[in-house]
Amino acid sequence: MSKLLARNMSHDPILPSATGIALARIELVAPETRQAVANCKEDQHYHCDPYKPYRNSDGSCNNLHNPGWGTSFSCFTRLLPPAYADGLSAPRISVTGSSLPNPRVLSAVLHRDLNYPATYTHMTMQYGQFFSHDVAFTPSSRTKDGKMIQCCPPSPNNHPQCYPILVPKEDPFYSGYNEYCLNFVRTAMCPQCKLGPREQMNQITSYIDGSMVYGSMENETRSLWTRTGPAGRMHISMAANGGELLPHSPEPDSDQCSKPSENMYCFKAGDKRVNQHPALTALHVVFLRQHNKIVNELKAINPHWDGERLYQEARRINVAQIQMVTYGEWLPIIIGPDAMKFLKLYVLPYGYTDYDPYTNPNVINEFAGAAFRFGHSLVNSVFAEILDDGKPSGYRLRENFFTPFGFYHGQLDAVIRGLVSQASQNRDPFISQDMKNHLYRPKDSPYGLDLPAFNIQRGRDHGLSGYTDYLKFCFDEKIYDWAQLDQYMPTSQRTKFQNLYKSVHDVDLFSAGLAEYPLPGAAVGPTFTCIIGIQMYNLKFGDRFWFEHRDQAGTFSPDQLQEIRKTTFAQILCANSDKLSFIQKNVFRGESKRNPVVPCNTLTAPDLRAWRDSNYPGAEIPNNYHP
Ligand code: HEM
Ligand SMILES: [Ca+2]
Repeated sequence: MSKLLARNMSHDPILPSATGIALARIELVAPETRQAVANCKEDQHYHCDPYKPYRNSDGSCNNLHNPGWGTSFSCFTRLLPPAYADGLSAPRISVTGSSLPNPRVLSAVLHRDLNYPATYTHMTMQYGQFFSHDVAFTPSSRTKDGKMIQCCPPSPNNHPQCYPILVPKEDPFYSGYNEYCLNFVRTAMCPQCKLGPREQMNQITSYIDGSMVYGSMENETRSLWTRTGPAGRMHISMAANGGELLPHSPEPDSDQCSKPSENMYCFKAGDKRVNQHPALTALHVVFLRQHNKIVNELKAINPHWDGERLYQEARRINVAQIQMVTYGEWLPIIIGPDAMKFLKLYVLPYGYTDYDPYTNPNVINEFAGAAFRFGHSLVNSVFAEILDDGKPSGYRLRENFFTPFGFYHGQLDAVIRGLVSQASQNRDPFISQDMKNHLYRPKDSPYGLDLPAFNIQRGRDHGLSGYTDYLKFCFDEKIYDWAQLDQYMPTSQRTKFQNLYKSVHDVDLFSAGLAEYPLPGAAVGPTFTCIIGIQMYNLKFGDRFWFEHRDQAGTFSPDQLQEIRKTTFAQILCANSDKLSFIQKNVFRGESKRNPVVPCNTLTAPDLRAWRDSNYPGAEIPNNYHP
């Protein structure tokens, strides 16, 4: 069976039925492992209102039997038990008992910067990162008084949570700058209710609930919108051209982003990573504007609604649209049609889906720690921009970490046009220099950090098993010999692993997953499809507020649901740019005959008259709910 699961050397497509067999195995295994991990919040006491049609900011009470599931600050679950060196906490080592290969060496050999453009656009990369910031944020350990930990230079006196990446003397890049240590701090331990191996924590809600827009904690959410003022709307700041932007960072003097010179402010959003680089910030601006646009429309349709009602209803619609874009347009490109079908992840053309209260929506450690980081190989070093007059422009990523200041001067449209026009890098083992040698490069430095090396070290920090264990988990394939990997990846890749690792069972999941042949019509290969597929299944069927689910407190009326299904990301981008006038219909795919560029005003948006109160009395708001 397994022979059918990966493409062979002649790139024969995998039979769809074989993918089905592999995925059937996923369903057999996943539920028991998913539920095997104790959720440390299970014992906490929650008061849940089963009739409340809106989500709690921290994700609590989504699952009424397990109200802590999916909440911010809960522990990741796992597909496989952790593979710590000491069984409890120490990072994974080789099955031979010696150390694993140095992550910087692996990064230098396996993840070189080679330019292979993909068939999907750079927006596919950017939406992927934006979406990942809705579901996972792993906090690093801090000192007792909340300070960042310094692990370089390495010393026995360093903090116990230090796990620095030591750069070999002969490193072709860093040696030129006399840099021999990258500051890697272990992920904070998740406080658990039961004794057992170390677990990691997710700082944000795992649900696809727009938490990167709205926040993952009640007080944070409250600080981002206004009940009075223009009621129900998100707080904003203003660009020189009058366009709405995100509000200013609340701590400009200490956020390590604002004020490179006086009066230059970084932004605040529901997710703290908002200022990481301009293309990410752009999507935050788009969905902030979308919220406020929905509020304006709802206010015109239901003038009697107060700020709370306007905010909650707009949030519910905005989140439904994010779910629609994610599963309707984006995910099929990533995991391909077979997995989409098999796992019932396609958005239905009409009708409802069913919520499953036994499905745990928590983020899986293997997903956040390895599989979903596939997106790092999609990133270009130069981000294209297209100016208002159609002229191409662009910027180097390495010079633009934490510099969102162009938005005050109307940069938004140029960034969006660039993202939908430029090709992504292919999903392959290769990673751009700007992510590899220049990550987070400060203005006054010629170099930065190495993200693939961090990803590899993070997997070991989290005790993720070696790649071969996931071949067993996903496809029931027991690996005895290096040559067996040739079913999953080119021999040239397998040989590299063989030269670097002492045992085939040592190979790190992140690197091997990036090396796999893609599944037919997918960006990623079988193993990442397995892990991402399970996660996306759990996030859909384990979410009581999923926009298509029937018979729940927050269920949309049939008419409302059909309106949500008209959502396209192209329309959202058009409507929330400054003055974009043309765009291709599916922004994740390049322009083609089948995906033509069309005028923005020909794209349909949900008609919010389906939310007129008098049309559907009580349909979406149970009478017994009084906020
Ligand atoms: C310019 C683009 C990007 C940059 C600069 C970036 C940077 C980073 C950094 C610095 C980390 C933390 C690494 C660690 O210490 O372990 C991270 C984590 C992560 N990244 Fe990216 N990333 C980018 C794009 C993407 C994309 C396109 C995806 C997915 C499609 C993605 C998915 C993830 C995930 C899932 C994590 C783990 C999140 C967590 O649990 O905290 N990233 N990224
Ligand atoms: Ca979330």
